[in-house]
Amino acid sequence: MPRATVDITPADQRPDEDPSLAVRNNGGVPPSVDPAPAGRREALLVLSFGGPEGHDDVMPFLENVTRGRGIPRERLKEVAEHYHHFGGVSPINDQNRALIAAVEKELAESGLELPVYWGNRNWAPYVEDTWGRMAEDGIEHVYVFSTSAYASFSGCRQYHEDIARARVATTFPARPGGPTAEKLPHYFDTPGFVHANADALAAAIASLPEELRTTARLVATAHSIPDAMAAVAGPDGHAYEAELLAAAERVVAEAAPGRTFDLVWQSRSGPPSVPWLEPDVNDHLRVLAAHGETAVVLFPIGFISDHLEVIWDLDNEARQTAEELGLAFARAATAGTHPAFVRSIRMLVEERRAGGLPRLGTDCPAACCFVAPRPRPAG
Ligand SMILES: CC1=C(CCC(=O)O)c2cc3nc(cc4[nH]c(cc5[nH]c(cc1n2)c(C)c5CCC(=O)O)c(CCC(=O)O)c4C)C(CCC(=O)O)=C3C
Ligand SMILES: [Fe+2]
Repeated sequence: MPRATVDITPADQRPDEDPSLAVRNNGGVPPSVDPAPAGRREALLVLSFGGPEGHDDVMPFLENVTRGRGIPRERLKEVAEHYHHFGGVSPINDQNRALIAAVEKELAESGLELPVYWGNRNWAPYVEDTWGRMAEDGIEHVYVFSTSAYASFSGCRQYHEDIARARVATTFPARPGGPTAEKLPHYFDTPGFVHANADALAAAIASLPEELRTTARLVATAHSIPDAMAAVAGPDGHAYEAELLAAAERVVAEAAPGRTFDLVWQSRSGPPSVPWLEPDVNDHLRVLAAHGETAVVLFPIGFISDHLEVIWDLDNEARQTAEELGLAFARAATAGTHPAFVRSIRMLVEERRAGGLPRLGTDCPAACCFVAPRPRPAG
C-alpha cells in the first residue's frame, strides 16, 4: 500500500477562490455537458512531455523541465547522462509519433473526421506553436489527450496550465486564443488501458522460467512525486495513489486473478530533504529478496509508453538491482500502441462529443492538484 505521511489539506481550505486557477482549467473555457455542436471544426491534440532529439538538446530540455522546481544541478547532470546513453535522443518522441499514427487510423476507420495534432510542454513541437497552427487551420475546438492517465500536478494540472499558456500565446487575429479546449478525463480505468496493461503483464509473467511464473512477485511502478504533491492530488487529496492502486487492481484481476501485488515508486528526484512517495522500487526489491522471494515482474502502469524513465530506471537500474540480489526479473511493456488502448482513446473523444457528466481531468475543481512553484531563494 502507498504510504500517506502528509495531512490532506481539506478541500474547503484550499485556495479555490483564486480566479487565476480557474482560468487555467482548459484555458478558462468550461467544458460543455451538451453534445458537440454540428459543424464545429474540431481536432484532437496529443499533449505530451517532450524530449530531446540529440546531444545538444539535452541540457536545454532539462532546464525547461525543472525551471522553478528546485531540482539540484547534480541530479540534472546525472539524468543528462541517461539521455546521452541513447545518443541524446528520448524515445518518447517516436513513441508519440507512433501513437498519433495509430489514433489517426483508428479515427478514420470509425468514420470520425478529426485531424490529430501534436504539442509538447518541454520540447519541440511546443504546444504554443501547435496552438497557433490549429488557429490558422481554422480549428474551433480541440479535445486534448495528455500522455498521462492520472491525477496530480505533474500528471493533470500542469497539462491544464500548458493549455492555458498556449491559448494566451495564440494571437492569430482571426481567432485570438485559438481553439477552445477540453482536456479529456483521466483514463487509468478505461477498459482499453487496463486490457493493454493486462496483456503486457501476462506476457511478462510468461517470459519467466515456468517454475517461477506462479510464485513471482507482481510489482506495479509509477513515478514518485513529492509527498506534498500527492497530498493535494484530486479534489480530496491522494488521488494519484488511489487511481494507481485502482488501475493496478484491475490489471492484476485481468492478467493474474487472485494474485496480490505491490505498488511502489521510481525515478525520484529533488533534494533528499524533501520527502517523496516511498518505497523506491530498488529498495523494495531488497526487501523482497531479504524475505526470500525469488522472482519479480515489474509492470509500470504509471506511464503510457516505454520512454526513458522506463528503459533506464527499470530495464537498467532495477534490473541490475535484481541481478545483484539473485532475483529473476521481467518487466511488462506499457500500453504503447496496443489496439485496445488506441480504441479507448477514440472512445474518450466520442464520449466527450456526446456531452454528459463532468469527469475528473476534464472538469477539475479550480485548485485541484495545485502545487505552487517553489519560490526561488532570495539573492
Ligand atoms: C508524475 C510524473 C510523470 C508521469 C506523468 C506524465 O507523463 O506527465 C512524469 C513523466 C515523465 N517525466 C519525464 C522526465 C523527467 N521528469 C523530471 C522531473 C520530475 N518528474 C516528476 C513527475 C512525473 N514525471 C516530478 C514531480 C519531477 C520533479 C520536477 C517537478 O516537480 O516537475 C525530469 C527532471 C530530472 C529529474 O529530476 O529526474 C525529467 C527529465 C518524462 C520524459 C521521459 C523521456 O524523455 O523519455 C516523462 C514522460
Ligand atoms: Fe518526470
